[in-house]
Parts: sequence; C-alpha cells; structure tokens
Amino acid sequence: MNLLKVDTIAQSREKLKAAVAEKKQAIEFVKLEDALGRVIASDLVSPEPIPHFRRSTVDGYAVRSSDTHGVTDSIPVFLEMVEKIAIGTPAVRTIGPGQCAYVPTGGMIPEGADAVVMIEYCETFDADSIAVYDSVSAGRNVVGVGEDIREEALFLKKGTKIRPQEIGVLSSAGVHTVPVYKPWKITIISTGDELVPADQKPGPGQIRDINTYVLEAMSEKYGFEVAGKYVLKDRRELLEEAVKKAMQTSDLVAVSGGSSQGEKDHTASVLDQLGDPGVFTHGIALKPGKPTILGYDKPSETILMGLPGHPAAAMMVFELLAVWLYRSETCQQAPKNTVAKMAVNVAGAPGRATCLLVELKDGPDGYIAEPILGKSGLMTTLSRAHGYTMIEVNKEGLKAGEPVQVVLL
Ligand SMILES: Nc1nc2c(c(=O)[nH]1)N[C@H]1C(S)=C(S)[C@@H](COP(=O)(O)OP(=O)(O)OC[C@H]3O[C@@H](n4cnc5c(N)ncnc54)[C@H](O)[C@@H]3O)O[C@H]1N2
Ligand code: MOO
Repeated sequence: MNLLKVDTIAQSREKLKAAVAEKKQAIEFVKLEDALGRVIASDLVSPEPIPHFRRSTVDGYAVRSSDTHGVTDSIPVFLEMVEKIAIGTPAVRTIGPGQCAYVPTGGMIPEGADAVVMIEYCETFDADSIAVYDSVSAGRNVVGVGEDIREEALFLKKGTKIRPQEIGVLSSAGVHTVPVYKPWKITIISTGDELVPADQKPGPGQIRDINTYVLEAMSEKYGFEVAGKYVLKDRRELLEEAVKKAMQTSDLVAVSGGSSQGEKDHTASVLDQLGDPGVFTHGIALKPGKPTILGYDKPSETILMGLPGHPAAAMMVFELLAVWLYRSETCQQAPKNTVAKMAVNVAGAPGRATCLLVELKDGPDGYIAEPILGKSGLMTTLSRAHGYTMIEVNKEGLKAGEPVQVVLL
C-alpha cells in the first residue's frame, strides 16, 4: 500500500514558512488613488501633528472657558467680539479676558481661547459684543493639535490592508504615494482530460472547468496578480513545460488536479523534479484537501502548490495555505471571525481536521451555524456557505448549541 504520509495544517504551515524564510517581499509605491485594497509595506510615521492647528468642531464663539464659569441660560456673560475668523484662514488676534471671536466649524481657534460656545447659546448684543448663555469647560468643541495623529506617531502599521477609511488617514497625513507590497504573481494550472471551458458544452465524461475560474477570482479577491493560466490535458510533459515556464515569472504556481495517486496524477513528481529542494509535503490531515502537495524552488523563489482537483477542496486549501501564507508574509492580520452556535451535532473525521462549511441563520441570540454537508465534488455547497469552521484533528465533533468561530468566505 502507498498511503500518503500526512502533515497537520499547522505542520504544513510551519514548513511553508520555513521554505520561504529568505524569499524577498518586493515593495512598490502607488498613488493614493490606486492604493485601495493594497497592503502597506512599512510602518508610517507622521513628521507633523494632525491637525497642525486647533480647530473648532462647531459654528460658535471661541472663548476663554474661565469667562463662562457660572453662566446659565438666565445669567449670561457679555463678551467683546474681536475677530470674525473665516474658514481656511489663520486667526490673527489673541483672545484676552472678556473677549471672544466668531469661528466656523473647522475654523482655527485663536490664541488665548480654549473652548467654543455653540452659536445656539449666544446672542448678538450689539456690533461688537455678544451675550453667552452657556458655561463651557476647557477643550469643549475643540480638536487639539495632534489629536488625530501626534507628531512622530506611528499612524498606520505595516501589514494594514487599505480600506476607504485608511485612504482618508493617508490623505490627511499627506501620504500621496504609498509604500505597498508588490502582489505575488501566481500562475494557475488546471489539469484534466475531462475539462472543457465554461463556454462549451461538455460531452459524455467531460465537465466544465471550475478551478481555473475560481482560483483566478480568489487571486483577484486576495490581491495576487495572475501571471498566467493553463488548462492542460493529463500529460506529464505538458505539465512539466507549463510549470517550468511559470517558475520563471511567478511567486506561486498552483496546479489543481492530478494531486492524488491515480495513474494520471503527475503533479507531485513534476513539482518535486522541477523544484529545488522540491516537494516537502504530500498529504495534509484535512477534510477536504487530503492530497495537497507543497513544495518550493529556492533559486527562483517560487512556491509550488498542488491543489486537490475537487473544486471545493481546491478552494479551501488555497484559502487555508496560499492565502494564509501571503497574509503572513505581508504581515496582515487574519480576518475577524464571527461566532455562531452549531445547529446540530457534527462528527469530525478521525485523524484529520475538518473544514466544515456552514450557512448562518439568525437565531434568538446571534447566529446559528447550519453545516452544509455534501460531497467535495459539489460546487453549490460552497455557494450556499457563508463561511467555514474548523473541527480540530483530535476533536470528536461539534455538539448542537456549541459556540464556534466562523471564518467568513
Ligand atoms: N483511491 C483514492 N482516490 C481518491 C482519493 C484517495 O485518497 N484515494 N482522494 C480523493 C480526494 S479527497 C480528492 S480531493 C481527489 C483528488 O484528486 P486529484 O487532485 O488527483 O484530482 P483529479 O483526480 O484530477 O480530480 C478530482 C476531481 O475533481 C475534478 N476536477 C479536477 N480539476 C477540475 C477543474 N479544474 N474544474 C472542475 N473540476 C475539476 C475532476 O473531474 C474529478 O472529479 O481524489 C479523490 N480520489
Ligand atoms: O480531500 Mo478531497 O480534497 O476531500 O476533496
């Protein structure tokens, strides 16, 4: 018998990390307008405080807060209005005791003032003075210098994936060219005599190709750049030629199909032959995903991956290993999980971790996770799934009502 000697997910991740330890992560600079979805490649420190002047958060009068102590809506204080500050211009006068200045929302707070009274609590008394009917404490309605970002403070960490809100932080700090990781280049190779493209009608025994399309979509979703894609017949020399070519341009070569031990399963031996040192894992203790192949080629710094042919397995292994490794190498955090309670008992797989697809339903106190059980050759199971939860290797299973972490897909 020739059974695969399997690694756990943790072991295979350790081996992947060790293999790529000296792989260089290239960095590039992109315009702020093009930075959405990219991953910041160095800690960003602001040379100046943001904002760099004190700003009002309301339309009102900048005052010395001590002048308003004891003021109520029936006992006002009368203040001399010494300046009307316009938005976008510097405040010129210093506010002395008994004085104030009009300031618009976002306007600059003048020297001497330490708070702003909203216009609703003030009354114009005559051309130069106003009555104030509210008592304010120091700092009220004022954003201080550096309150958003302190001078020399680290304001965005390496590994941050840029969302619209980070675009805002970057623009406020004046970072208009952003250091980001160059995306990994990936070549996707699907093998199988039975595969026809999605726009063709499959004959008897044939099926439409799924993995090429799914892996390309995942690559786009997770920020890889597709350098090439091939759909090949199950012939060793075709696979050899494609992998050889891909290794010249790619950080990652993902071959789907032919990963098992059938007569036409060449992936492991081709990846092992072309890589130096070659394949270090063939088989992981995961359901689905058992026949996964992992290897590396040091000279070209290419990660070599053989994904199981079954589409759901290919997708989950790509997520759990390729995407995981890319996140880890670019210092990104794992996505936040959601918690749900299992709807029913589910058994684990002896000796293997299970990646259990679940559909989330609203329950009386949070989500309920309904397992989606189906053979790994079926694709619609994945489309129904909102996410997955892992049943660890040595766990018998999950009990109805048990809280589980769900990773959203
Ligand atoms: N005797 C054994 N047979 C199998 C085992 C095993 O341990 N012993 N493991 C099963 C498991 S689990 C999986 S997963 C598959 C892995 O197979 P391969 O990686 O060698 O892939 P293929 O045999 O080429 O294909 C399997 C299956 O997936 C379909 N497929 C392949 N590529 C695509 C594609 N691009 N788009 C859509 N569907 C694809 C293919 O038609 C097969 O149905 O092995 C089991 N067998
Ligand atoms: O391991 Mo297979 O990858 O269960 O579908």
